[in-house]
Formats: sequence, structure tokens, C-alpha cells
Amino acid sequence: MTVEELNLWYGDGTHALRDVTFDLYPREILAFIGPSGCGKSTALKVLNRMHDNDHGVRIEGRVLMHGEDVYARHVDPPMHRRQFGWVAQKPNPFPLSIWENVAYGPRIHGLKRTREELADHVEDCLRRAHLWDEVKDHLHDLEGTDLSGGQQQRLCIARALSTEPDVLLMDEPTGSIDPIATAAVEELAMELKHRLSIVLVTHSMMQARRVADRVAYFHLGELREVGPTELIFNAARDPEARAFIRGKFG
Ligand SMILES: Nc1ncnc2c1ncn2[C@@H]1O[C@H](COP(=O)(O)OP(=O)(O)OP(=O)(O)O)[C@@H](O)[C@H]1O
Repeated sequence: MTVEELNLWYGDGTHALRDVTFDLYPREILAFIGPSGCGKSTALKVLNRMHDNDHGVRIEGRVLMHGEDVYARHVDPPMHRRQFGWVAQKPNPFPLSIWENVAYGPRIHGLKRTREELADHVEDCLRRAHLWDEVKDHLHDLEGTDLSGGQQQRLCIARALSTEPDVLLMDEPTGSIDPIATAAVEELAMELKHRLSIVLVTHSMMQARRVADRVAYFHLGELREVGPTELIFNAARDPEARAFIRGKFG
């Protein structure tokens, strides 16, 4: 994907993104970092057109996916959104069985033709999310909400994978789970990137450094610097990025 000269205003006039330009490459983890309110989540939602239903949001600039303008008039937003998986900060499984949490998306989109294909796909998504062994005997008798927080988040990742997205958008996916569950999600993200691209919003510098291939530093709505993780952590050119990384503010 390519984001070019993107500006976004919320309905109340807040100018949340200012001339933001960056690329998202295939099979990478790109982390968005920066102080609270700098525009990380706003920039994430631009990619899958999640602002479409926010009243009064105005967007200028271009967002390209495989060279096509994703905000072009002929693009159908739900079809566009299908190319993305979304993982929120707080695990939000459906109040349905574990099976239904993963089978629901592929079923409504008609991705699998037979019950057997769907069953194989559900298993594959749960395996990819490192959850299969823990839930395989309770697919139908436990609900997603019966699982622990870390398991719920891995279920949400399995659900995000179930519609076969090209891009996984993760908005502070470990913000509300414990350190062991966090390590599992980080390990998972590093495996998943072999088949798709991941954009990760994180407040944790350590996490960005552990998992990201590249880091984008946002400040007051501007994308000040983007580059390979070690380069940004060791030799960011932007003074505020350097100060933020050293923990001087934020
Ligand atoms: N729906 C909205 N309406 C008006 N302003 C908003 C809305 N959502 C976010 N903002 C403002 O846009 C700016 C960017 O917010 P955003 O949530 O993208 O920042 P962030 O970097 O993700 O913050 P955090 O790290 O605290 O989650 C902030 O000034 C915020 O107050």
C-alpha cells in the first residue's frame, strides 16, 4: 500500500493527520509509534476505510492498494474492508461458540463451499493463531467469551485471519493482556508476516523493537520519520523521535 500526502480532519475540525506519506510493503510488520493523540489509530483506520461511517470526517490525499486508489468512487467499502483483518486493543470475541467466531466471516462471504472445507479452514486459522490445541475439544460447547484474555485475543486473531486478508491491522493488540499472553501474540505476529503485511500500533517501544521490521514515528499528526527499526532506534534524524525513543516524553 502507498499513502500519499494524506490529510484528515474530524467533524469537529481536528486536523488529525498532516501530509502523511508512507508505504506498507508485502510481508512486513510496520509499527506506528508516537505520543498519545499523535494520530496512530487515525492513520491505521484510513487504510481500511474505517472512517467512512464517522460523521464529518474529511480526507485529502491518496491511499493506494496494489496501485488502485482505495477511496475512488467505484470502490465498494465492504469489499475493500474484506482485504483487512482488524485486531483491537480489548479482545472482543462474538458471544458465540469458538467455532462460530471463526466460521462466521468465511460463511457470510461464501469463501468455503462445503462444511468440510469450512471445518479445515477453521482449524487452520486456529492453528495459525496458536490456539487449536487449547480449544479443539471445546469448539462448540465454549463461547469465545469463556476463554482467558490472552486466548480471547488469539481467537480474535484467528477470526481476523478467517477472511484471508492481505493486511492485518493491530491497534495495541497487547494493551490489555498479560506479559505471557503478550509474548504469544508477538511471536504469532512474527510468524503471520510471512503471508501478509501487518500494521501494529503500539505504546511499547520494546514491543516495536522486538517485532517490527520498520517503524513510523508520528508527532502531532505528522509522520516525522519512517525507516528500518534499528535505524530509527539508534539513529533517528528527527529530534522529537530521538527524545521519544529515549523516554524523554510520551
Ligand atoms: N472521533 C474523533 N473526533 C474528533 N477528534 C478525534 C476523534 N478521534 C481522534 N481524535 C483526535 O485526533 C487526534 C489523533 O487521535 P488518535 O486516536 O489517532 O491518536 P493516537 O496516536 O492513536 O492516540 P493514543 O496513542 O492515545 O491511542 C487526537 O487529537 C484525538 O483527540
